[in-house]
Parts: sequence; structure tokens; C-alpha cells
Amino acid sequence: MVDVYLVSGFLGSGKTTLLMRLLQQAKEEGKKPAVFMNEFGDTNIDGQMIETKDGAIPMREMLNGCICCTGSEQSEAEIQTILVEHPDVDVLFIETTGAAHPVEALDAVFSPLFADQITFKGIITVVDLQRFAARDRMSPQMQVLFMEQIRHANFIVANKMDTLTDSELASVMIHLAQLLPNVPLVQTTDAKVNVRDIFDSLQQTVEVASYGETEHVHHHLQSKSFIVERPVHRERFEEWIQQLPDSVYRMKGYVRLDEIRTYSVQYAYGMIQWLPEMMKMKPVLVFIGDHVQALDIPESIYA
Ligand SMILES: Nc1nc2c(ncn2[C@@H]2O[C@H](COP(=O)(O)OP(=O)(O)OP(=O)(O)O)[C@@H](O)[C@H]2O)c(=O)[nH]1
Repeated sequence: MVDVYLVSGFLGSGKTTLLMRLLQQAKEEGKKPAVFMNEFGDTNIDGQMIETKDGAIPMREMLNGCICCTGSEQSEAEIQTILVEHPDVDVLFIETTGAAHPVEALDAVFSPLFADQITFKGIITVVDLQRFAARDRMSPQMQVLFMEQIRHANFIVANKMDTLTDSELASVMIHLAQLLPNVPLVQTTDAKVNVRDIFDSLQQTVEVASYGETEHVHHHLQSKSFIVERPVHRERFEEWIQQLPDSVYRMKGYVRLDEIRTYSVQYAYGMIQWLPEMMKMKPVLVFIGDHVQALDIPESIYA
């Protein structure tokens, strides 16, 4: 299994600065890291490798895109390429563009394609403290995005502390800690953090595997996947999906409607989409949301 960490945070907050430290630590611990980066602009970072002082690290990037807006298919393909071309990779860091919504950026990670290849460890959000202190000056939409990135964090790196006075710093740190009382929070300059603390704290991810179900538990967002061995009854399946609580943000996977036809099925924002699937796919459903661990597949959905 490949451990996956998502590095989130607003534009210019220090994500790449932190990424370099994460990579260095992973290498020092003898791990084989890889990076998937998506950039808003079209600046090509030369080649497909990031050079560190210990050598090159495989990297794929998606230019001019945003994991959450361009659709997750392209991201899925890039992640798949990393997994296929570099089977020795054991940790993958995904740096999202600063304009990505963290939940939607996870879409590709929770692809049913990777259900048995990836262990999602959590979201590390880098917060630009100066921007946090002055967030009222951002547009309402940007403020929402900024706060969503913070709200979904499993670990917060409160960066650019050098840009604030001591009293400003104390006040924003108290505010951040109140916002997320149960999330580890460290204050840094140049994202200088003890990376082991991040890895240790995100180690708490629980994995339960039984009867073909896997469950990944995090502080906030969770995913749960089910193997759906038998064909499902389309209408009853849809009825079940439609009555799921709002805290289930997303569902996707592959199911069979009879012994022959396999469909890709997707659910987001109340809409269900079915597409015939030509390839032979493993029948798996992945749910992403705030409290999905209690979900169970009812007998009624089966044909
Ligand atoms: N003053 C100050 N500058 C910092 C700090 N951390 C990073 N920077 C600078 O902030 C700028 C943005 O840092 P990056 O690491 O590229 O930030 P990013 O979040 O990856 O940026 P985008 O990919 O554009 O969203 C760079 O010029 C960094 O050198 C800090 O703690 N204090």
C-alpha cells in the first residue's frame, strides 16, 4: 500500500516549501516518495523529477488545472501512472493548487481504482498566518475557500509567523486553535516543522478490513469502501443513495446491474450518474464524507 498525504493551503502559503521538507524526511527514513503536483498556471517544471540533495524523485504534474475543477479523471490517470511506472514508491505527496477545495481534491485519491493500493493518511494544511489575520479583506468566496481548507485539515502548519508581531501571532494562534481544537497545530517560519511529528500524528489513521469492506478513519473526512459482489437493482440502489445524509459528499465506483453489464456510478450534490463501463472493473463503491464509518449497504439494493 502507498501512503498518501495531501498538502493543501491557500495560494502562496508555503506548500512547496513544506513539500521539500516532507520529501527530505521521507528519504531520510529510507522511503521512496513520489509527488503529484497540480499547478494553476502553465509553467512547466522541467522534467518529471524533483531533484533533492539525495537524488531525483518521481513527479507527475497537471498543468493549467485544478484537481477539483478539471475533473478527477486526469488526476486519477496521473496517479495511476506513478503507481504503475514506479512500483517501488511507498509514499505519495499530493500538492494541490492553492485554489483547490480539499474535499474535491480528494476525489482522485479515493478513486475505486486505488481502493486496494492507497492508504490515505490525511490533509496537511499550510496556513499563511498573515493572510489569516487579514482574511476579512478577501472576497467572500475566497474567505469560504480559505476557511474550508483549514476546516478539513488533519494537521495544520501555521506558517509565516515571521510576518506578524508577537501579539498578533498570539491572537491568531488562539483563534486557529479554537477553530480546530482537536487538530495538531504547529507554528512555523519557512514551514520548518518536525516532519516526524506530522507522520506520527497522521499514523492514527485506522484501517479496518473485514468482509471486503475497508474503512479509513480521520479526524474529519472519512472514506469507506465496499465490495459489491452481487448485481444491484438500479431504482432501489438510487433510492438508498438519495436518502443518505448530507454529510456524505461523494460516492463513486463500479457496480453490475446484472451478470453482464458493469456500470460506473457516481454521486455528488444529489445527482447520480450511470455510465456503461467497457472494461472489466472490480465492483467497488467508495463513499467520502464526514461520518461515513457508520454506513452499511442494505440488502434492499441487490437485484
Ligand atoms: N516571509 C515568509 N515567507 C515564506 C515563508 N514560507 C514560505 N515563504 C515564501 O512564500 C512564497 C510562497 O511559498 P511556496 O512554498 O511556493 O508557497 P505555495 O503555497 O507552494 O505557493 P503556490 O503553489 O503558488 O500556491 C515563497 O517566496 C516562499 O519563499 C515564511 O514562513 N515566511
